[in-house]
Parts: sequence; structure tokens; C-alpha cells
Amino acid sequence: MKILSKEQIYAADKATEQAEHIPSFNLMERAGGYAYHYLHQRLQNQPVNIKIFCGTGNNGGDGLVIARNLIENGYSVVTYIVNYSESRSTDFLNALSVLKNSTKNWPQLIKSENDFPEIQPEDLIVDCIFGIGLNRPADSWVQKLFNHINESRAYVLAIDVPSGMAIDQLLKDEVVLKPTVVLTFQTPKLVFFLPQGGKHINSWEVLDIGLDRNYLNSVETKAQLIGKAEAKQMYKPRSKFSHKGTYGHSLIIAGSYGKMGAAILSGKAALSSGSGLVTAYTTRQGMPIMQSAAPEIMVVTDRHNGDFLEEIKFDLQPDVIGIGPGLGMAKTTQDALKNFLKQNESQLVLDADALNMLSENNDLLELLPQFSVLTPHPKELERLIGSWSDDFEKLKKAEAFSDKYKCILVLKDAHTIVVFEGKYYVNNTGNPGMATGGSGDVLTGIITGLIAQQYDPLSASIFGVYLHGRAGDIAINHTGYEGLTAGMIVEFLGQAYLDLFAQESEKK
Ligand SMILES: NC(=O)C1=CN([C@@H]2O[C@H](COP(=O)(O)OP(=O)(O)OC[C@H]3O[C@@H](n4cnc5c(N)ncnc54)[C@H](OP(=O)(O)O)[C@@H]3O)[C@@H](O)[C@H]2O)[C@@H](O)CC1
Ligand SMILES: Nc1ncnc2c1ncn2[C@@H]1O[C@H](COP(=O)(O)OP(=O)(O)O)[C@@H](O)[C@H]1O
Ligand SMILES: [K+]
Repeated sequence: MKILSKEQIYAADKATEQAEHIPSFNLMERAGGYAYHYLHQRLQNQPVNIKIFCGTGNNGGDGLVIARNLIENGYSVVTYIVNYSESRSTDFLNALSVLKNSTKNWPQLIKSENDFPEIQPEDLIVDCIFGIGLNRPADSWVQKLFNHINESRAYVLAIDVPSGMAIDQLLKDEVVLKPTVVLTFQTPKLVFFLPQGGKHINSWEVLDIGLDRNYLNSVETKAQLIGKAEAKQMYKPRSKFSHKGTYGHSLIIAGSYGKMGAAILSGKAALSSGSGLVTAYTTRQGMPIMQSAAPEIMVVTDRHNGDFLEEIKFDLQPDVIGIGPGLGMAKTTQDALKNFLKQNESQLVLDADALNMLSENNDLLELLPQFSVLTPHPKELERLIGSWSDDFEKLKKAEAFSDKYKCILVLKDAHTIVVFEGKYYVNNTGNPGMATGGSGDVLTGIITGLIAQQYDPLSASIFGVYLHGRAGDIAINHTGYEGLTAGMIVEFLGQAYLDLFAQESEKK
């Protein structure tokens, strides 16, 4: 699903008005009308007290349209206008005049803290104070209103965007009216998926307000949300007369004393993602551990007998190499990595200590083959690209890094974002149960295994991140968040594949 920027949303508005030859107020009527239907379908005329807080721009105008529809259909509604500015948008004024002409239930003005109404936990709040137009921190009395509503513990439906949250920047000391659900128009907003904005959002839904299809189909967006529909399109079906050679050979270079689990998890994940063959390259001490933990995985070791890899040399021609999990940061391993990168020609997936070693020896980055996949978690990313002032700057810096080294950056987080050639692929699977040791090692194995099967490195990254999260989502139905372990993500990978083609009704 495309994620439009603020400018693109305004442009889509204009394109719709032109294509349909309608004034902008019709679009507000439509958006507010659909939002009313959303509420009505769920409320079914239950006697709930609805308090609608409107700003003085178009988000406020939407609120007035919603209020009028609710009032006309017999709901108990109090409408407030939060007077954060003396100026009113034209369509806000249009909506106000239609409301005033159709009911005697007129809005009340809130100009300061003295005007705040009491809010009961049973009330239903509709937040239409600020939408995508917020471009600076709200006045402190308005922020106090946000907090006043937050403290009430009432159910809050935010229209388009939670008030207080800017969609294209992180505002200083941002105070947000925390929604129970965000009903967002036409396109999810990128900020919903970034840690600093996303932390305010429990749940969001897109409301199709019928913006111009031609515009939406043709517009190129920087960001895209990856769900089942997108993942399904990437899937490569297997052919009947295939054999293990068809699905490639993955080499996993991982593990050290006390960290053999990382090699096992990555190797098993590569296998379960479908790699035809998997070999692990690890320390000699690791040989019996690998062989007993995973008989399907072949093992090659270095010639030494140390706790850490001292040499990375092998007589194999893998299709792809996943390197890093559990390697440690020993000087000898760093030298081994450097020598390995100097002569390597295979496609690479780099994670964990391989990334940390690259951060400490920046010149090694020049040795990476084009389209290498790097999968840092936030700390590893910081070591690679330096710190950032907010999530938007993080994305910009990641983009510059990816351009400079022609690599695919997989920014692991609650919503992992794959960054490549100026585009952001935002993952929409996964859950907090996956915040457990080893789950990143599993992702490395999955992406490696997909490249072995001839997924191009970008598709392998996007599809791999999706499958990893989906396996975790299916697993928690059996384990709960706390009970989920990284090994279970591997065990449920097959289910994540099956789920791509499961009918909705078959879903557990
Ligand atoms: N295509 C769609 O999706 C459709 C969208 N629609 C709706 O329009 C909404 C966007 O409306 P909007 O542009 O009028 O902006 P909104 O958020 O109401 O803010 C109002 C104004 O407040 C101002 N302002 C900013 N920060 C401020 C601050 N801290 N303190 C005080 N003032 C501040 C700023 O004006 P400024 O003062 O900068 O000139 C801003 O313009 C959108 O979210 C959706 O609900 C539908 O109606 C139709 C289809
Ligand atoms: N709250 C969360 N929601 C969704 N996914 C998560 C969450 N926390 C962690 N993950 C995922 O789990 C993995 C953790 O990776 P990483 O930190 O490298 O783990 P490890 O180093 O233990 O293998 C990443 O793919 C990340 O996206
Ligand atoms: K809002």
C-alpha cells in the first residue's frame, strides 16, 4: 500500500476536485460522511455520550460534518471548537454554517483551560483538532487539553491523525492526544510506523474517501507499506521438476564460544525459508554442536582450535553468504573478516558482529559487493551511520548510507524498514514477542535463504522481513508474547508461507 507524503495528500485532494469538478467542501462532506458511517456501523445508535473536539482548519471541518450527521441521526453529541487560532479555513466555515442551519445543537467554544469540559471514562471522544496541517507545537493550553482528554481514559477516535502529531517532522516536546484508534484518510501516514510517533498509536485503520484513482495509481511514493498483498506478489512458486540445486546453497558464517546458538538459528532459518542446501562455517569447537543440533546443515570449520574464528577460508561456491551472528569481536576474527572481504565475490547478508566490525573499520565498507544486505538493529545502525536527532533524520541518514555503499539497509524495529535507492519499504508484521534473543539471527538466515533461491536481494529483504514477522504473529497464537522464542519463529516459517495463500475464513 502506498504511503503518501503530506504534499502528495494535498495534491490528491486537488486532483480529485479537478477530476470530479467538485469544490473542496464536497470532499470534506464526503470524508466526514464516511467517517460518520464508520462510527454509526459500530455504535448502532447506542446511547453513548459523544464529545467531538474540532480545530479551526479542515480537520475541524471534518469534525463538524461528523457532528452534524450524528446529531441528525439521533446521537447525543456535544461539539467543541478549540480556538487555537482566530483564523478559520473556508471549508471549516462552510461546515459550520451547514451545521448551524440544520440543528440548534451548536458548538461550544474552548478558548482556555477554564472552558475544558469534564470528560467521563464512558464518553466517546472524536479528535478533530489538528490533522495533517499541524506544523508547530500547539499552544500550551491546547496541549493541556490533550492531556486532560488523555487522563480521562475515554475511548478516543482520532480523525486522520492524532492531534499534536506532525506527520513530517518530530516537534519539540511533542504532546499528543492519544487515540484508541486512528481513522486515517486514504493512506496510512509514515509517522505511524516510526518509533517516536508510533508509540502513541495502538491501532489505525484506513478510510477510503474516494480520492482520485488516476492520481493514486500513478503517484510514486517514497514509502510503501508491505502487507500480505505485496508479499504474495513476491512469492516464487516451486516447479515440479526442481531439485535441491534449484534452490541454491547458503553459507552461514557465524558462531563462537558460547554463541553457537546464533549459527544454529540462522542456519535453520535459511533451511526453513527454502534454501536447497545450507552449510555453516564456524569454529572447530562448534562442529559437534552444529551437527547434533541440525543434521540437515553441513558444517565447515577453520583450521584453528580457538574460541573465535581466526580464518574465513573455504572451498565452496555458495550462492550467498550470511555472515555475522555470534561471531564476537576478537581481533583475529576482524582480521579474518577483512581478508575474507578482500577476496569474496558472493552476494552477502551482513548482521550483528559483522556490522560492528564494519563500524570499527569503515574502509571495509568499500569492499562490500553491490547490493549487499545489512540488517542492523537500532544500536548497530547508530554505530554504522552515527546518531540522529529524530526518526526522520535517521531515515535520511540511512538513505544516504545506502546510496553511498549501494547496499540494502534493513532497519530492524517494531516496523522494520528496508531502505534502498531512496525508497522505504515499511513492514507491517511482527509483534513485541519477537523482542527476544536470537530473533535477528533468524532474520539473517531467512534473507540469506531467499537470496539462495534467486530472490533478488531487495525482494529477499522485503519478503524475508514480512515472513519473519508473520511467523512471529502466527507463533504467538500458541505461545503468547512472553513465551515466544527465536527458535519458534523458525518453526512457524512454513505457516507464514501457507498463510500467504490462506483464505480469510481459514485464518486461525
Ligand atoms: N485529502 C484528504 O485527506 C482530505 C483531508 N481533509 C482534512 O483536512 C485536514 C488538513 O486540514 P488543514 O490543512 O486545514 O490542517 P489542520 O490539520 O486542520 O490544521 C489547521 C491549521 O492550523 C494551523 N496550525 C498548524 N499548527 C498549528 C499550531 N501548533 N497552532 C495553531 N495553529 C496551527 C495551520 O495553519 P497556519 O497557521 O500554519 O497557516 C493549519 O493549516 C486533514 O487532516 C483532513 O482531516 C478533508 O477535509 C478532505 C480530504
Ligand atoms: N516490538 C517488536 N515488534 C516487532 N518486531 C520486533 C520487536 N522487537 C524486535 N523485533 C524484531 O526482532 C528482531 C530482533 O533482532 P535483533 O535485535 O538483531 O535480535 P538478536 O540480536 O537477539 O538476534 C528484529 O527483526 C526486529 O524487527
Ligand atoms: K485529529
